Amino acid sequence: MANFSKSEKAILNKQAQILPDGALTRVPNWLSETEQTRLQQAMQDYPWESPEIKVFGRWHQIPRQQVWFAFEAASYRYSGKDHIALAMPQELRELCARINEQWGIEMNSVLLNHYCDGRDSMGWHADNESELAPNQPIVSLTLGAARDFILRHNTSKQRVKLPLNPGELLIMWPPMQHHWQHSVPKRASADPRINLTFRCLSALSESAADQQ
Ligand SMILES: O=C(O)CCC(=O)C(=O)O
Ligand SMILES: [Fe+2]
Repeated sequence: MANFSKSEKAILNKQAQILPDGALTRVPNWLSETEQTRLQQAMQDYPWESPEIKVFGRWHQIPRQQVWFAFEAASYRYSGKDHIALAMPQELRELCARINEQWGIEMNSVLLNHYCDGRDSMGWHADNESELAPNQPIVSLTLGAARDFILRHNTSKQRVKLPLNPGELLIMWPPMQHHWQHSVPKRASADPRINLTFRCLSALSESAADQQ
């Protein structure tokens, strides 16, 4: 029997939206309103910070708050800086386990971004750091207010605008991060939004270790 990859299986199951050089799965209302509220309450106690990052050789404070968790102690280098992961709280471990089970994937860390209002944003980037397992997707979950999430193809410059709503799960299957960038642009006004991106760090992944 053919050995299909995770992204090919999702496509075959018609769960994915096919794009040139990539595929997306969107699940509206993946998380119930009760669960969204419970999670947001727990998140109030997280150690949010707005670290400084290096852009074109200069240090700037990022226009949003972040916190990064992993299953085990880990370091992840992005935006010219090493970030040390904190131990993942129980409620996020449960969420991560649910995602892994549902999609047959191996997420083991999560980066949270808190956009307080329309001035908070995220610039164009791809989640393609060398620490991330290349054969695993990036899984995003939105809480709070909806915000536009824009994708742009690296060479054709094709754009896809996804208004991500609260409770919605978005999976970007490989090799999307190699061919597309994404951003969350500033808006004249927006209510607070929290986004979680689940990732697979190779260093913490058993299957990645098996392959070495
Ligand atoms: O807030 C979002 O929807 C995007 C977050 C993101 O791109 C990231 O954490 O890398
Ligand atoms: Fe990203």
